[in-house]
Amino acid sequence: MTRTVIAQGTFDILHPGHVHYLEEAAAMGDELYVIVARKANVDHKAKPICPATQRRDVVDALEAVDEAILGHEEDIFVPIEELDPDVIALGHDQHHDDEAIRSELEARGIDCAVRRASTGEPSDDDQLLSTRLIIDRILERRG
Ligand SMILES: Cc1cc2nc3c(=O)[nH]c(=O)nc-3n(C[C@H](O)[C@H](O)[C@H](O)COP(=O)(O)O)c2cc1C
Ligand SMILES: Nc1ncnc2c1ncn2[C@@H]1O[C@H](COP(=O)(O)OP(=O)(O)OP(=O)(O)O)[C@@H](O)[C@H]1O
Repeated sequence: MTRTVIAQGTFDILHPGHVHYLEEAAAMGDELYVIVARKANVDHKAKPICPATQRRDVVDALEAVDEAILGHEEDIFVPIEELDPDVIALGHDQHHDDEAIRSELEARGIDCAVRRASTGEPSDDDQLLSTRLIIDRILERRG
């Protein structure tokens, strides 16, 4: 049986931390689907610069990813219900509470494991493994 994994995030300006996360998520099963967050749902940090379709298309082009899809605008559990995954891989710093997600899955009758991916560390001092750090560096050097 094919084991389906879901990863999710904003993916505004891609960097090796994203690749680390998505490769680790892909290794948790056989097929990796990635839900790309809508701007309206990115409310815990600055809104993304790039449009959602662009963010989806670039994530979709990554080798580890079978398919990237746009997230739902209002209810983040709708794509989960449709994809019916075996595993949800949360990113190392995602603000979502693991237990809150587990109980919502249970309430909706979705039988799915919730796992937390590890942190991708820079391979040298110059690497910027965060979209915010890349934007800060651009503003510092070109602003
Ligand atoms: C299980 C799960 C499902 C999600 N589904 C959606 C979705 O359908 N639509 C959406 O806009 N965002 C979705 N998200 C993304 C959250 O909105 C998201 O964590 C946040 O906006 C992006 O922040 P981050 O890149 O810092 O994780 C989902 C997140 C989780 C954990
Ligand atoms: N260095 C990293 N190591 C492992 N996972 C990462 C790393 N950076 C981002 N991710 C994961 O990638 C997913 C999408 O991340 P997101 O688009 O929020 O990027 P970000 O670089 O963390 O953004 P920002 O710096 O603006 O908060 C999240 O699940 C996040 O945990």
